[in-house]
Amino acid sequence: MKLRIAVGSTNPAKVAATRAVLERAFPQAEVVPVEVPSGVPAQPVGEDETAAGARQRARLALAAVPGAFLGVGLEGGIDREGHLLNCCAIATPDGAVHVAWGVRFPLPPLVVRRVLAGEELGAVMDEVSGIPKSRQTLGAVGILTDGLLTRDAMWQPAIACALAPVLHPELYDPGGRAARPGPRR
Ligand SMILES: O=P(O)(O)OP(=O)(O)OP(=O)(O)OC[C@H]1O[C@@H](n2cnc3c(O)ncnc32)[C@H](O)[C@@H]1O
Ligand SMILES: [Mg+2]
Repeated sequence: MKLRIAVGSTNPAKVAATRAVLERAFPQAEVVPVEVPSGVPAQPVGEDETAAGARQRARLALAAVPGAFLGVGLEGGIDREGHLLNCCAIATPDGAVHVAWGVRFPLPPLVVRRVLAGEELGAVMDEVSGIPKSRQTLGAVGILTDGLLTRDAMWQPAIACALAPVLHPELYDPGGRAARPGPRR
């Protein structure tokens, strides 16, 4: 069986970003999308809620896909100052969860007002842009940058950086498993 990497979303922008990075890092692996509950509101507010959603998606995705050796969780949020937040978590079978953040930039004030009053960012962006299901393609970032940075491309650096401790356990976890004698993992 092919090596498998689970990603806790079926959103095409998130799945494409995960494939672009992790199928490059592990050419022998395939990315398997799976819907899992984030455990946080559909529109997370603040760093803690956004990171909690990413972490839970990563852990549940890993558990849901038999034989997966990585679980990826991607969660978008907004902070109280009206910045878009993007958090990536990568879970490994030994129980570790590694987190890295993606771009954080100001959303337009009229969008912020509506989202902090309870609307979902995706729905507000669809309305202001006239593009249906924009969160699956351009995303807010793609709409606001006129496509200079799309949601798929935006996720890729966060995924690559969350992978660093997996690629370099000898640096991130020098007293851990990698430092013990015996065959390499
Ligand atoms: O199917 P899932 O994985 O849940 O994908 P999603 O598009 O809902 O993405 P998130 O749950 O991670 O994002 C939380 C909320 O923020 C919205 N959101 C986050 N980033 C966005 C972006 O770049 N463009 C549009 N909406 C975005 C999204 O629509 C959700 O309402
Ligand atoms: Mg969502």
